[in-house]
Amino acid sequence: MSVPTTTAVIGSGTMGPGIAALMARYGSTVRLNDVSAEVLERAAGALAIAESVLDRLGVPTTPGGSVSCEADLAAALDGADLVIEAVPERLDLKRAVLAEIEAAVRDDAVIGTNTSGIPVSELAADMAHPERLIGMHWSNPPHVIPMIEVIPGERTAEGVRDALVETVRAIGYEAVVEKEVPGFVENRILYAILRECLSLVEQGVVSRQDLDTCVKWGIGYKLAVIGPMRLLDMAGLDIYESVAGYLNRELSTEAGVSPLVTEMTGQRKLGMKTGGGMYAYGEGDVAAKRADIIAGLITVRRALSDTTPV
Ligand SMILES: NC(=O)c1ccc[n+]([C@@H]2O[C@H](COP(=O)([O-])OP(=O)(O)OC[C@H]3O[C@@H](n4cnc5c(N)ncnc54)[C@H](O)[C@@H]3O)[C@@H](O)[C@H]2O)c1
Ligand SMILES: Cc1ncc(CO)c(C(=O)O)c1O
Repeated sequence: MSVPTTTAVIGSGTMGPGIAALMARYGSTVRLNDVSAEVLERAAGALAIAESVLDRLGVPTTPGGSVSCEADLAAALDGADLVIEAVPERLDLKRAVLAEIEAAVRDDAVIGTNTSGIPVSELAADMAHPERLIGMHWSNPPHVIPMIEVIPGERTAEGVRDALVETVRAIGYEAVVEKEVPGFVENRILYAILRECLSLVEQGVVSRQDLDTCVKWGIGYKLAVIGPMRLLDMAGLDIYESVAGYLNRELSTEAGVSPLVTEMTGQRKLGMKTGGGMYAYGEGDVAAKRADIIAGLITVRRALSDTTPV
């Protein structure tokens, strides 16, 4: 399977519309499904924004692609070669949705789950055909970040893995194939960073704003150009050995969720989607900040496409 003829995207929240817009751009007939009629009504706006971002990125349009919103799951799945499950990160919900998907989908369809890190074998535990399920972890915003983690579970067929890698490359993205571990690779690393960041802010070592400045320039800027393994070579492994020798024991080993985060979620302060989180957002600030972030990502992606690989 290179670009699927028909793609079903199940879940149209933060991730679904960007995924749908990108697949359509490469010529797939995409059906975007959600249980919420209100969410599906808003999808047109999110799709339009994603399409304009793809224009600005210079992603060419393959004729024949389209996205339609489909409230009926069976209709959304009808004839799909690729199904991308993007419903909330809850094991019970994902298992239930996967059961519905596999009961309705074509025998030879590939079912990709966009779970952020629930092991694929756990999601597939009750499936009649676990060989069709595979982790397909997009990074947010999915139409902008050109890398997808591909994670076969214990029972995923090799042919399914190979077909998905082919699809990822056919949409111009890098495929990173991994063995399954909770959080996969991207989120294990991201959450190690976030745990330390939250701990430093909670201890009052640094303000939220200064922490963001330090990580953006001191870490993010370099890591946008080279990966951590190359960074070690650039720094010197002897330096890493000396620093890690006294520093690693000082780092946060918090096994639970940061109290700063649980306090905010308890107050329904969930970030940009509720208008407040680590920062406060006034009227119009969220849209402006989202636009700034997208503009920055577009600029950096263009610049990085001229650099050598990691
Ligand atoms: N938000 C991110 O940065 C991000 C990045 C990568 C992966 N993910 C993963 O992608 C998945 C979706 O995340 P999101 O941020 O888009 O979530 P979200 O909460 O923004 O959207 C999920 C959507 O799924 C819908 N939904 C719920 N039950 C459904 C069902 N039975 N059938 C169809 N639709 C249903 C909801 O109405 C909602 O619109 C999660 O597994 C998440 O961990 C998220
Ligand atoms: C905080 C956070 N958690 C999960 C993911 C992806 O699964 C992301 C992301 O893609 O940006 C994230 O920021």
